[in-house]
Amino acid sequence: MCASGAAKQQEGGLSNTWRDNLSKRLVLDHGAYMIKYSSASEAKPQLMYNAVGKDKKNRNVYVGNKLWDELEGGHANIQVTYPMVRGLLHDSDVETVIWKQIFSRFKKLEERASCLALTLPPILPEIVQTRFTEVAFEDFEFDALFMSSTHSMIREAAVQEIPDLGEQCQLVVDSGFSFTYGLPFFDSKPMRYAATRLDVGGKLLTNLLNEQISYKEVNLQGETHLVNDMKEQLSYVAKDFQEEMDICQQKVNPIVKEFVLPDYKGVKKGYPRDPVTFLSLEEQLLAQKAAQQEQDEYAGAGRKIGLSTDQAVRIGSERFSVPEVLFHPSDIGINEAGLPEMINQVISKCPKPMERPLYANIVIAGGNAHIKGIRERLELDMQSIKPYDSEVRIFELQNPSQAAWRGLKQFCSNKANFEDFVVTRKEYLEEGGSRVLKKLYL
Ligand SMILES: Nc1ncnc2c1ncn2[C@@H]1O[C@H](COP(=O)(O)OP(=O)(O)OP(=O)(O)O)[C@@H](O)[C@H]1O
Repeated sequence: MCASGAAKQQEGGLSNTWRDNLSKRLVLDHGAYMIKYSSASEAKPQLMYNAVGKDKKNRNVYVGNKLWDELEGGHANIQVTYPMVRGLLHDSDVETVIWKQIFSRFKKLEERASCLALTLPPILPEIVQTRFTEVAFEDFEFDALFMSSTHSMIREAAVQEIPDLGEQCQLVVDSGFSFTYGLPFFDSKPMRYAATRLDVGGKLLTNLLNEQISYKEVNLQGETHLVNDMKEQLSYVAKDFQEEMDICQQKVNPIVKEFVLPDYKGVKKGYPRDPVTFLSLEEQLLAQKAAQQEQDEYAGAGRKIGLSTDQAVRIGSERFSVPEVLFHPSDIGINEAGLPEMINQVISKCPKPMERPLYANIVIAGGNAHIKGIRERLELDMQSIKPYDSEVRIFELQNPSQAAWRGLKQFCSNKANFEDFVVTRKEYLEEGGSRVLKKLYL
């Protein structure tokens, strides 16, 4: 049955299997940081933090969004681990617990009548893909499975959402939590031999910011969640790195911001603000010391000299020097090409006639595509390395961290021959995990 037929039947409530009921197709973009999921009939995804945490003192364990809530509430001293590491399923037992939480939301899902549609990183060892197949069919007993790469699904979303995008060739860059991957497409088929990876992702950027802040300002080691929040609210990619550095040398530095730390009572979430005062750090410390000696007058004294009594961290050049690592990974000892050169490498691995269309149809998505200024800087840097007769066009998507989920949902609900890309439970039982991988849409 075609997708529109499925939708009609769903409205009429006539059927109860994934073949003709969209709410029985579970759409799941399996991010290493955040799993985005819903049924194919829903308009927005739910988010599930793909991590578990153990309290270092009482050894309580928190899973997924429960862990997220604990961290948001200021619960420190939690050792956070991620079951997906560098694109590999590092701990499938933990991942299964997280999946159970997701599937329990779909009380009426009845896995035996449902189809699981999943995205995975583009280049995965067969053994990892097979493990996902086992989890889907054996641990959860789904009736059918559709697996695709995040890039293919980002491409699906891009084709729908960007009217100017070329139809035949596209280059999709997904910059997420673990790494940044470039993959070209020709006639909607991924050219996997040209896939190129840069080992810089959001996790590395957060850790780097944490190191720098903890060295210069306040020790926030063990407060990664907070630093991640600071990064997401304050970081940006400089148009001209040296120019930005020069501004930071000025006496009054407009780049400096303060990030007010939550106290989890009045201030529930950290937020940025302009510095309360431009006193030097020494002057501020002296003033604070004096004020602390007179405890009861502390607040008044603080206000008198323009100091806030909130606890805040100053962040200056780190705002742009940390994301700069995406462009110059060698700055921190990663011996890899930066984002513009990586894109160049991808294109150079493709046949010559694809060169011009690929330069003109680059799509950037994933969580790091949220960083302000990234598209503009990429476009600028690519001018100096592109062939003289090529035009560079870089497209951003709305809400780029959910682009793969949107593409997957579209594919599952609108693709006329969706069933052709699906591996059924029957096929799996007859042919085994590794053989059915041939049918997967990567
Ligand atoms: N506004 C923002 N500024 C900077 N970084 C951001 C912003 N929004 C999200 N990120 C970062 O993006 C990363 C998550 O991206 P994404 O959701 O694409 O990852 P994922 O799909 O879960 O993981 P992966 O792609 O590695 O499988 C996190 O490190 C997060 O901090």
